[in-house]
Amino acid sequence: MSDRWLAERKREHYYRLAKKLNYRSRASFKLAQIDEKFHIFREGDAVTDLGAAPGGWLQIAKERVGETGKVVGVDLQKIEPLEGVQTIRGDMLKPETAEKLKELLGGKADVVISDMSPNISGSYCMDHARSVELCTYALNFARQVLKPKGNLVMKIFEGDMMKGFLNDVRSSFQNVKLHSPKASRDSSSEIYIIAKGFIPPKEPVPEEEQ
Ligand SMILES: C[S@@+](CC[C@H](N)C(=O)[O-])C[C@H]1O[C@@H](n2cnc3c(N)ncnc32)[C@H](O)[C@@H]1O
Repeated sequence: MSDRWLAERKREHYYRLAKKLNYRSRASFKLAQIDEKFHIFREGDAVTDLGAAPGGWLQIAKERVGETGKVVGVDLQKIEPLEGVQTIRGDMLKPETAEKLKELLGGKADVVISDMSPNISGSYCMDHARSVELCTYALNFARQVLKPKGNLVMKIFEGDMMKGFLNDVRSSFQNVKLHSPKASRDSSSEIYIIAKGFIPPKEPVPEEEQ
């Protein structure tokens, strides 16, 4: 059995399962598996999902945070309405989208998740660089909205800028791990950064207290 055949079988398995369980994408299982292992969500949490279309992660997040939680999402693409979830359409690389999303959130977030992917060009280096760019925006957004000790989950395409980027993530979180959930395709270079325990930047000390 070739690796390609096995990867195709796995893809098909999660595709069928998503249909059966009424999830909007196979990606739902990746987030569910990440949460089972790393305990990202708690009931009542406020969650922001970046790159949320068609909505598979939104569904898992909503299930986990329950009635008392809040889930908001954004994507370049339109997201079909989903009960108990609010979404906007926009480009997260544009400051006005980030501002609109903050308004929708209406306070601080317990969890930021980002499954944003660039359009695949086929050039490994180019796709990696664009994925790091999207993750850099997700990290900066998380730094603005997360509560102390909040969590961030991001998809990234592996490559040589990864080490520097991970150091940047580590400077703001107590615990940072890399994880490839079972539902990810074996052949893919995608991996998830699980960053737990946000450390907010220290407030500058007023001059008179120095
Ligand atoms: C793999 S899909 C997300 C799947 C989603 N997590 C789910 O479970 O249904 C990646 C998404 O990232 C979105 N995306 C890419 N760049 C973006 C950007 N700059 N701003 C907002 N969304 C973006 C794409 O439009 C695409 O829908």
